[in-house]
Amino acid sequence: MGEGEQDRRPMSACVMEEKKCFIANKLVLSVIVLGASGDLAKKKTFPALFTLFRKGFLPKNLKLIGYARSKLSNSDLHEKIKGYLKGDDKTKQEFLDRITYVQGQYDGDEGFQGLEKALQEREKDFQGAPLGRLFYLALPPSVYPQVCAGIKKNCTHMNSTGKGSWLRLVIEKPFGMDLKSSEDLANKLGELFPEEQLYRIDHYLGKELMQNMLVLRFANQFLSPTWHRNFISNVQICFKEPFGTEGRGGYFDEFGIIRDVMQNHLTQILALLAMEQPVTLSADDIRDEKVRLLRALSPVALDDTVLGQYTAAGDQPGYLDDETVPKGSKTPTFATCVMRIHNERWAGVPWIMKAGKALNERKVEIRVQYKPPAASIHGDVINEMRNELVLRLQPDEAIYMKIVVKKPGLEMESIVSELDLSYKQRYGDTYIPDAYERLILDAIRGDQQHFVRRDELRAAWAAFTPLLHAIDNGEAEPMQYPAGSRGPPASDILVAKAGFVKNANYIWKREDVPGDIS
Ligand SMILES: NC(=O)C1=CN([C@@H]2O[C@H](COP(=O)(O)OP(=O)(O)OC[C@H]3O[C@@H](n4cnc5c(N)ncnc54)[C@H](OP(=O)(O)O)[C@@H]3O)[C@@H](O)[C@H]2O)C=CC1
Ligand SMILES: O=C1O[C@H](COP(=O)(O)O)[C@@H](O)[C@H](O)[C@H]1O
Repeated sequence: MGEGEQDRRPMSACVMEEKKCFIANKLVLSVIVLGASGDLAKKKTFPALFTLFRKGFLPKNLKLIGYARSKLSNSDLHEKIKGYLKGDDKTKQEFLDRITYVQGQYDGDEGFQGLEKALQEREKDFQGAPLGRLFYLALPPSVYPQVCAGIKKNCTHMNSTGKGSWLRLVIEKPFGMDLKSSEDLANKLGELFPEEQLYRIDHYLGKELMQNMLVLRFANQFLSPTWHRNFISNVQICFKEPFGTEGRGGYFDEFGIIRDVMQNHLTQILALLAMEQPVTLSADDIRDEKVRLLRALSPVALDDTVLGQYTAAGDQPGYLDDETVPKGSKTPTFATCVMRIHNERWAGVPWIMKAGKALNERKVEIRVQYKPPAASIHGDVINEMRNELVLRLQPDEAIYMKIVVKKPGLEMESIVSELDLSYKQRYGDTYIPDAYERLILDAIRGDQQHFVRRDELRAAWAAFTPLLHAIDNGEAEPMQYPAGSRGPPASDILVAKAGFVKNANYIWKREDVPGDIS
């Protein structure tokens, strides 16, 4: 089935038209959530769909089908989901009324035939209308091949394929454990569906500041010329969570922090930050540039890596105290990796990734640290007063640039201050969509810009696989760090060795500046 014409207008255009892009069109949309009884479906997929429904972004003609192995009635499924929906009771009920449940296995044909029957029943009154079938796989990737085969064989017979009809599949990470397993999975899925029908979610691409990246980078003339090794000393991409595995240790232990967030989320951030300007904003032009950049990444070296695992501290249990974690596990819950990009723009600039669980705070930020002036007339102290562009993805989105200014007052003293764009302060109550809302809407619109293409995935795995294999083979052991700390001190040493200079004197919003000189 070919891809039809899609509404590709940006969300802002929809907002201007009172968000009615999809209400106005004739799309008959069915969203099939496979794994409907699971955690992801109830916590993320259905709530995101509900918000889109409540805000008027989904077509009037919408039906949702939950599919899973558990024996559930429609109302059992509604009860599972209900508590996670945010909105008034009437709208919640209207949404739930559109959800039916189909029980079936993930292998064999029978379940998928039942699903197809439900879809045919739903679509039969809309002969000639554009039909959309969005299959959302909220499932472990181990069953993707069999589920995709079941869908391909049994659920692609859309009878009334009006102009603009489509069928798409949204799939969730992890996409493999290393380069080979990821390629195996991609081959299996690629035999069933072409790339245009596969939407690989990396939910970080749906976050507001990630969506802002191409605008920030390529629409600001002051930034573009300095975005280069001549001016930038180092870049840090940092992910911190204040909680540990909390019973999810069984899952986490198989993967570790590098596979969990670095190879995917942080690498996507790196690609958008470091890539060249795409020829256009089309999904493939953007992804072509990301791939070019990712292919220029040198494989991460063990020497450029610090690993950690958290231990009990205060009332926080250690990683090994989680009963779902295998005894004596060496899986890293923290990692700092210095990455190198082998291209003309970035040669010699360390790209530092740092990620950890059970740390001192919740924070995801990018810190672009500039070089000091080449010939300072303000003394050596300027070396420590680096310009830094900080993009804070969460919590509380912010973009700020640290600049050196004269301290207000009679003395001639240099201090670091900031040009500050705090989203809350600047944009007030403007609604910032959840990443899943944005990405599901994109999938319905047929916009693959913020989904991971197969060759991106391959290049990202190629950069991490040698390191991951070395860790799996026991060539590096994690250092212990107390839960609630900033991670192993060796990480700061590695980061400093890579060239990051921490400005010890920067104080955010110091009360005594400007001072009272009366
Ligand atoms: N718009 C806004 O909301 C703004 C807020 N601020 C706030 O001001 C505060 C200071 O700002 P900022 O300079 O950006 O951030 P920090 O001073 O918190 O951190 C600067 C960098 O230094 C690292 N670091 C922190 N402690 C050490 C240490 N002991 N040794 C080595 N490295 C260290 C941090 O890494 P790590 O994260 O791993 O600790 C981070 O990469 C922050 O809380 C920030 O949120 C500032 C400007 C604008
Ligand atoms: O993919 C994952 O991301 C979450 C963090 O996502 P966020 O949107 O809350 O920042 C992380 O907790 C989880 O371990 C990982 O699998």
